[in-house]
Amino acid sequence: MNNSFIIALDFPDKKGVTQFLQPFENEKLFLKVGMELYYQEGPQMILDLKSQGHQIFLDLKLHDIPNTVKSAMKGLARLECDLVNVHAAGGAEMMSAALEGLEQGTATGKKRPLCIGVTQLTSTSEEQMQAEQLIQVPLQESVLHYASLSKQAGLDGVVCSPFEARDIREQCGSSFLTVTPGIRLSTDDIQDQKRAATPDFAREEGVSAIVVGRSITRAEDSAVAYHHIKQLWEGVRL
Ligand SMILES: O=C(O)c1cc(=O)[nH]c(=O)n1[C@@H]1O[C@H](COP(=O)(O)O)[C@@H](O)[C@H]1O
Repeated sequence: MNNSFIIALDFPDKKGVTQFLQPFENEKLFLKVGMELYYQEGPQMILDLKSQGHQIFLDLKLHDIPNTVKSAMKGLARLECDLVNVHAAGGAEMMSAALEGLEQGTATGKKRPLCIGVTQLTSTSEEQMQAEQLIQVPLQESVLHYASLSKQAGLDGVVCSPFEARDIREQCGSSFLTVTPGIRLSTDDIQDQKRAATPDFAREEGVSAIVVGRSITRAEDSAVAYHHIKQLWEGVRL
């Protein structure tokens, strides 16, 4: 899972995904299916992508009472994704329940999907967090707190921005995953993201994986954009 490059397939339907994947015909990718696509196409979309040999991050950000999250995860485990997530704000009990559900739903001899906790969304700024969530500590501290809570609950890592990844690794250990969305080229518009960073900065901060959506999916030539960002992520001299 370390050094992964995850593409966010934020498309409204399977047709958009098929068109997007055409130039990548011979490549095995790590693809993220989120709410937009999953709510339209359902589990079959995951099975189709898996049958093409891709790795899957199913990003549904579960956040509900422990019993509901446990049952939902039990069902999702049957899809045999590589990675799933929950909101750490749901609490340690909910996160442990998510893991229990995943373990119960994983078929004998198969690997349980890795499970990570969303700390503070990368679209959240410190000002917004303090004003709207009434969390009065600095954002970095809130993210570190959620990372510790996720680790205590047994999760495999967190979703955070590259700005927090180094401190999280120091606090939670180098095997604890830091998966970082909000990745933009320095020339890109950051849109709704607040804690956006470049792929090179993410690499320097030692994050486990980057998640890139619009900088690839909305690029004039998605394959060119993907390979350019991948080179920056891998530290290839351009
Ligand atoms: O869990 C996520 O994947 C996620 C967490 C987070 O804090 N921020 C965040 O942007 N994401 C997801 O990462 C992707 C980022 O997409 P772009 O901003 O288009 O690169 C989207 O699919 C988001 O749903």
